Amino acid sequence: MHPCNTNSHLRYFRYRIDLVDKVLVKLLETRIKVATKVGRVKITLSSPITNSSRERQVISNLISSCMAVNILKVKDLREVWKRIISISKRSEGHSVTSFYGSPGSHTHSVMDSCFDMTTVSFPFSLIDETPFIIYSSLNTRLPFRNNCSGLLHTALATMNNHNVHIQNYISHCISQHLVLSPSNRYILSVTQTHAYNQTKQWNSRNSHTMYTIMNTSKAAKVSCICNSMLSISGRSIITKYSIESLDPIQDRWNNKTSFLELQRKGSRLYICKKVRYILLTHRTKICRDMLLLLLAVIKQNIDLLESGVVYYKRLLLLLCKRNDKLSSKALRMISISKKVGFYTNNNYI
Ligand SMILES: C=C(O[C@@H]1C=C(C(=O)O)C=C[C@H]1O)C(=O)O
Repeated sequence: MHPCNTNSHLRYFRYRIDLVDKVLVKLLETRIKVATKVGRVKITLSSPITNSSRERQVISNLISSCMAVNILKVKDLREVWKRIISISKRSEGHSVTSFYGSPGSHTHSVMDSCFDMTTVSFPFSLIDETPFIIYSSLNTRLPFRNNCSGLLHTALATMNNHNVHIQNYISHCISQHLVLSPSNRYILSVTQTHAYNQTKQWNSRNSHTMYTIMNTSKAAKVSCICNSMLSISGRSIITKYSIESLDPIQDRWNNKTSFLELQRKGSRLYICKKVRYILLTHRTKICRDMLLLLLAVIKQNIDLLESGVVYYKRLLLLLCKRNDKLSSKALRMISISKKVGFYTNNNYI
């Protein structure tokens, strides 16, 4: 072929590719628009965005049609569509927010109050991703991989009405703590790491001396320093087990803020278990108080399933191992009758 000819061919084919790309972009946009509509339906149905069996079906439909045409390789087709599906999914959830804790919890109301009516919030258990940042930040500090953002919120809510600085701090947190999840599909409410950063910012801007609640152990520390127990979050639980709280909890009747235990499967994280009203730390002083609390909870014969006593036992053993000052023998000797002395004082700030 003559070089001049080759050049004009190249230009011509490139021109055709550009035309095809334009059509592809239009088609992709149409697909994404439809996926967004599917997303809206899913929100009303409270169902998760990802539907793996549908994804498999979409791809196998394509494979059958491509068998007929026989130009595209199955492997390539699969690769391209996986990408397209993941982009479609991202567009399904732009106005979805997520909160820790169960529907009706304080965290839920905070989430709702931050957005207008067009936004729907999901409990975290319904979404299929977990921000790695939370997992990693807690994992390095806590013996278990528990997500305790609900606790943080509840702790703050409990303090609410008592101290104007804390109230301002809460608003500050709430306005700042909305982050996008790694896939950008969800807007998430408060995370521990953000809480920490925001608290630092708040302190430097306002020159208040105030406790930095940066993670569960810190929240526990505040509880202990203030002679109060902030970790029991649900009002129903408090009523049920006659546990003293600092303040009536400012949330809805059915608040059952939970701690979420996460599990890693490949590169994804899943919520594998919900554990209620447990606060973990390995610092001696706090640890002792927490153990007292746990023992008190166990002593009150709380229904096994609900309290996860089996889990508590594992926890106690683990804490014993970590804490040489509290041998398992000493643990058994802790007098349960002393239980509530340290969390009844209201003058905590
Ligand atoms: C659009 C949907 O949502 C997701 C996206 C899909 C897609 O882009 O084809 C398929 C299944 C779901 O994971 C759907 O459920 O149909």
